[in-house]
Amino acid sequence: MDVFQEIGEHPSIIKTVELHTSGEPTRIIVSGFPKLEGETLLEKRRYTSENPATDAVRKWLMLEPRGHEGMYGAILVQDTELTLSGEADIGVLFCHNEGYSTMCGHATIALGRFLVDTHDSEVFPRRLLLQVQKDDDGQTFTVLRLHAPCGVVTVKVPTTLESKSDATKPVRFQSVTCFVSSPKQGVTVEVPLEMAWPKLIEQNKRQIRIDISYGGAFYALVSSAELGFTSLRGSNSEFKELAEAARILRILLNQNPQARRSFVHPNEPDIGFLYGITVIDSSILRNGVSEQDEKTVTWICFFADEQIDRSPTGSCVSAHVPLAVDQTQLRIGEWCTYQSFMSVQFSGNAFRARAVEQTEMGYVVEIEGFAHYTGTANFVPPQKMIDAMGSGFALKLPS
Ligand SMILES: O=C(O)[C@H]1NCC[C@@H]1O
Repeated sequence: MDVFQEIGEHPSIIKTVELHTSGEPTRIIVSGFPKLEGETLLEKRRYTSENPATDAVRKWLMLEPRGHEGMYGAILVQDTELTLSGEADIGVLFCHNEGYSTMCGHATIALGRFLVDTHDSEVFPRRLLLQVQKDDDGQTFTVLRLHAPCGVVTVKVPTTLESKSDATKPVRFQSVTCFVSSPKQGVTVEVPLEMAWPKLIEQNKRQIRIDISYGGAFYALVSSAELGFTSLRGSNSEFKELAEAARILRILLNQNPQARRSFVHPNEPDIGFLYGITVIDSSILRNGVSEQDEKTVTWICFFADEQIDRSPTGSCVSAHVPLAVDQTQLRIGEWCTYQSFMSVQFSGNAFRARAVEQTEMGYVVEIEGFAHYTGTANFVPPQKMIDAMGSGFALKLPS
């Protein structure tokens, strides 16, 4: 078709492959993203976030009309300092509605599938070096070392005899060392009356206890009960109130000196910021009876600029497992199931995770989940002087 051909031959075309992991999209940008200056992956991340010309490309790929309020991206970086030294196979920069994150579990699961499936040497020059292996159960898999901004993430992708990813089996990854960064008693945040949400005022509550933990990015973890909500499954207005509570908490945490100390990364200043606020459902419904269950966790994660993760948030899972082990809710080697407020409504979309080892710095955590293809796309940039909205906009409903 002529229009397909014309768009396909545009000199500034961006080609993407699209997947979802438990409902959360990953737009994998395989070609056409502008060249990123910088020696290291973190320098490239800084360059693109500070450079209006490259950041404009993120905006038009993530926001409307090409994206939406929940869009998530993964920009492939073929050469990084760790691919050149032989410590990684390929690099990636993660992006969202506000900027660039340091780790993303759901996108890692999606990338695992795509990077095994592609044999295009321009997209993945070191693909040829990956080998199909067999584990003790005779299961065939491919191991891939992904250089993410937080470090090297090892991804194990079940692979068919035709060298394709096996969609029927979960992709598993081990992230960088994960650890609890707040003190044992957590961080207490005081909510001033003028910022308190209705549920807090009704309960005459002003102080909220929060844990902060690192899973390649820093997360604040708080229970719904602590915020005044019995569960995450409330009415629409309760849901809006919960999102507002998370927005307010982010402001307060960023102002709180004790919390700020918990967002400091031991080696890398660029990683030291609060990425997400995750509200853990204080109750789960089983056989119609509400009860506590330490081995299944259901939550909602608000990250970046009030973006809501549809998936159970792999990097937050990596952050939560050390907390659960430290608080003796989970033993090393024991699996825990993680559901998001969305994944819990559809079977086969939970993540599973366990701590495999305790190290001097924290824990090695293993996470698994499923990703599925939704399509491919060719995107063209907005036409200068003609298409102002095409540069990207966010539609937010008034509260
Ligand atoms: O799975 C994750 O880790 C993520 N999903 C969107 C927000 C986080 O980066």
